[in-house]
Amino acid sequence: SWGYGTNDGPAKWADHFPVANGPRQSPINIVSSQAQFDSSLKPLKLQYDASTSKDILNNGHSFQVNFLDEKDNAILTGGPVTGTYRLKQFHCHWGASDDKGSEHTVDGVKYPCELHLVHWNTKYENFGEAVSKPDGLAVVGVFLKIGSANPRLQKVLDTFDAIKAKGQQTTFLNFDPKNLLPASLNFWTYEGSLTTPPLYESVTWIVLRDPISVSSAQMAKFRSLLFSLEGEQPCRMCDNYRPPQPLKGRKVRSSFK
Ligand SMILES: NS(=O)(=O)c1ccc2o/c(=N\O)[nH]c2c1
Ligand SMILES: [Zn+2]
Repeated sequence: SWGYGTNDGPAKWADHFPVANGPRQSPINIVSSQAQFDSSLKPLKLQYDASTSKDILNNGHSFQVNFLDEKDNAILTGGPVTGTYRLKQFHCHWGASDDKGSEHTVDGVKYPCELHLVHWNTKYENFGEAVSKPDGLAVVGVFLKIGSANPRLQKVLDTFDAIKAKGQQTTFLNFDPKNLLPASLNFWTYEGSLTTPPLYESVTWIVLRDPISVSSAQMAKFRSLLFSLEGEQPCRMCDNYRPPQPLKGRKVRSSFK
């Protein structure tokens, strides 16, 4: 199946997933001067207090923290969306070195890592139904910038020895994703897609302007994960990001001046 290598990476995804060349693909480069302030955008509301993390998995593309989503425990409302979206999972994308790794870029600037908090529209039955609908998902993107070590993030990194190889999973309870958010919820928003196959054009993107911190040593820990299965030739998990895609006339709105 697909990956991030020379033979199965982003340049080849259109072979099996033709929507890769569609009108609302993600990520994009956000040109801050072109973003239009929209005073009708409501404040973004992320109610994660009763969130219920379940486990953490190495799915061969990233690590993923999964949440119980049978009830409105962790929800996104406001911002650019109408209705209620439930948190399903979060994961990250990162580079082989600290000078790259994010999927979205801002005025051409790449961050070393980008966190995605994935929510699905509760007008649909479940994530599987929502994932392919034009208003099915809302993903909050958070940039990570090299600075002081992030103690909240460290809790996630401390599980990595248990999920080193593809397919490995371990229990991960009582993690509050609110602790991975910056102080300000100022955001850019635009209509886009999943950034991995099947690349469904089903995502309202909400990219936070302000980054959270991560240390260079913590970034090295991300790169200790493997794309490969246990027992296979080990292949370090890094550069698991899709580059920016054509805007194709889309408008990017900002919640701030
Ligand atoms: N990387 S991303 O756009 O946040 C994202 C979010 C949810 C996803 O579900 C997927 N397959 O079922 N791919 C995927 C990518
Ligand atoms: Zn992602």
